[in-house]
Amino acid sequence: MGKAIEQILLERGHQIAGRIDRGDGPGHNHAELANLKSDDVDVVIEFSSPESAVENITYCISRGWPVVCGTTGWLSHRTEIEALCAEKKGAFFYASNYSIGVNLFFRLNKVLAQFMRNYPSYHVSMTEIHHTEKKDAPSGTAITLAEGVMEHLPNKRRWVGKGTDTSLIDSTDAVEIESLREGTVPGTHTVRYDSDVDEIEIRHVAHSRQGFALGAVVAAEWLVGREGVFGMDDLLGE
Ligand SMILES: NC(=O)C1=CN([C@@H]2O[C@H](COP(=O)(O)OP(=O)(O)OC[C@H]3O[C@@H](n4cnc5c(N)ncnc54)[C@H](OP(=O)(O)O)[C@@H]3O)[C@@H](O)[C@H]2O)C=CC1
Ligand SMILES: O=C(O)C1=N[C@H](C(=O)O)C[C@H](O)C1
Repeated sequence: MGKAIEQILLERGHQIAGRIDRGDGPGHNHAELANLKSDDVDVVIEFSSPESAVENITYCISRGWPVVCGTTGWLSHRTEIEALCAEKKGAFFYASNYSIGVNLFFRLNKVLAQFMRNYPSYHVSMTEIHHTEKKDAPSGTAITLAEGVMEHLPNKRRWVGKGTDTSLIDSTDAVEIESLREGTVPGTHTVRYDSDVDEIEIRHVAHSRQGFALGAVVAAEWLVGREGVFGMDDLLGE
């Protein structure tokens, strides 16, 4: 994602003040940022790993830099990041998926869930397919889709990963998410409603990572000069 984002930033006439990667050990990557003056940076785009995102976001918000974060798999710390953002009067933007198409798909998913509310004979489940390098499962996008379903189907109260705990998966209050890892797949998400006699499916297929990268850059352009915690609904309009 870093490479795809860098290409789009340059195409849109932005300058890159600095870039970091894993580095040689804990703290090393931030040493590189420490050389930058606070005013050198308008906004930081953070796509790293579930283990490193919280540390990176904390560092940047503490320095007064607005952060656009796309890293998935760290959201158990979301409340503390939002509290830090409020304390520092900073700006933080998070989306599990920055592509416009997926954000339309999120809305379609909610509309479909609203329809299905009155048809309990249909069983909802999801499948996400990604490249074999992906570290987290289920994908952040699949979790957002499950949250959209739970918002509208009152008997669904949690999501579970397929294969993690059979006793949970069999329970009727869970949205089951199957995670498959295949080749270089950029991201395919399917929401399925099965009955004994038929099934209804909606699916989003990313053809490349360009849509994610462009959305993150547009979010970064939008975030500069703002204060607060934001997401794609703020950017795209409700
Ligand atoms: N929200 C969205 O739209 C999207 C989100 N994602 C998410 O973004 C994240 C990154 O994905 P992807 O680019 O494919 O992952 P990669 O593993 O290809 O790249 C991760 C990058 O982060 C660097 N990194 C790892 N640890 C740290 C650290 N401690 N500090 C700074 N940098 C670090 C890696 O450095 P090194 O090369 O040295 O290992 C690498 O450059 C994942 O969580 C993925 O799910 C991905 C696509 C779209
Ligand atoms: O790791 C990826 O590649 C992706 N991660 C995000 C996710 O976890 O949903 C977004 C996209 O699907 C690609």
